[in-house]
Amino acid sequence: MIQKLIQKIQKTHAPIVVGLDPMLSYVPAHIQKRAFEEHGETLEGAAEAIWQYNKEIVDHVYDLIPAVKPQIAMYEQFGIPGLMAFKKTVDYCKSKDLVVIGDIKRGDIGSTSAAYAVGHLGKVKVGNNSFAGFDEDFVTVNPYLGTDGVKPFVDVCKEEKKGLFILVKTSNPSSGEFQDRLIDGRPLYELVGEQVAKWGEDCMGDDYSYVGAVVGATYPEQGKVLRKIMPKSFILVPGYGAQGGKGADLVHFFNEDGLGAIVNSSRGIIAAYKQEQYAKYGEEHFAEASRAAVEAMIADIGTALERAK
Ligand SMILES: O=C(O)c1cc(=O)[nH]c(=O)n1[C@@H]1O[C@H](COP(=O)(O)O)[C@@H](O)[C@H]1O
Repeated sequence: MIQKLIQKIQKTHAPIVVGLDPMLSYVPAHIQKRAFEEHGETLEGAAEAIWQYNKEIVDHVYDLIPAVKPQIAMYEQFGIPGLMAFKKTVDYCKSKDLVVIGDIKRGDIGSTSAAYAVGHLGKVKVGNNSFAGFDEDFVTVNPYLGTDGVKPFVDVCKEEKKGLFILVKTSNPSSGEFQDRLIDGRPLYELVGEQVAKWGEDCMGDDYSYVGAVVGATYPEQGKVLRKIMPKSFILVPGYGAQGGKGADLVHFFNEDGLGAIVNSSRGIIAAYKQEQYAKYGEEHFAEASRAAVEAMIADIGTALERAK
């Protein structure tokens, strides 16, 4: 799957991910109205509304981008109907040949991680049958429990040719509280980065490992250091747009081959129509605003990478 991600980045010239993080408050009134008429003001109605919203956005941007990242929390808030909308979104994006990164941020004791890995990346055995659960291509993993919490994900990835992005330095304001703590004089995120590189050593595609890392766009200096610590790991870079990250901050997340990073924007794309610069599209044409925001993001990152050459 890492090879597919790389090929798609090369084909689209767009090292970006659209984050499908729907909130009901972003869904335009006409879509909510239709969903509520059909299902009432219920969890089913909300789930239908976010699914229709996602679908229209995907239909307007899929040809421009290599990958999407649905954030499962946004679906879980609507309970079981929400999870069904998550699964529909995953399947629809795959039918559009997009790489799907399930943002699930799991990680537990070994046996529990194994169940998460099977449910999201692998297949569960039921008698003589086996079934894929959510079936994303990559998932995000929290490494706080150490190697035995991560290894079950790596094992399933090996079997299924899928991949991981492991949290190394997160984009949020409090990320330094633990992640920047010095251990033997070095910040924890560097030690985690070294471990990600090690976990990835026998998980290689052609040039890159399918064990990647997450490093926030909001910490460009740390990104520069981590790029060198994990030369063969793809870095998923969230924090662009709504959290303040800009193209110029991101150049050091990439390797000299122009690869090695994929930048996520969620609210900045899916709720673009709410921003002043895209207001002209109006609520009715929200997905066209998303397309314009994707084009602007590709241009911003492309220009920054050109300038850095
Ligand atoms: O793993 C992630 O994707 C992630 C890690 C991180 O450090 N920061 C971060 O914002 N994210 C996710 O990236 C998305 C960012 O959303 P926006 O701020 O709306 O672009 C959300 O789904 C977050 O959960």
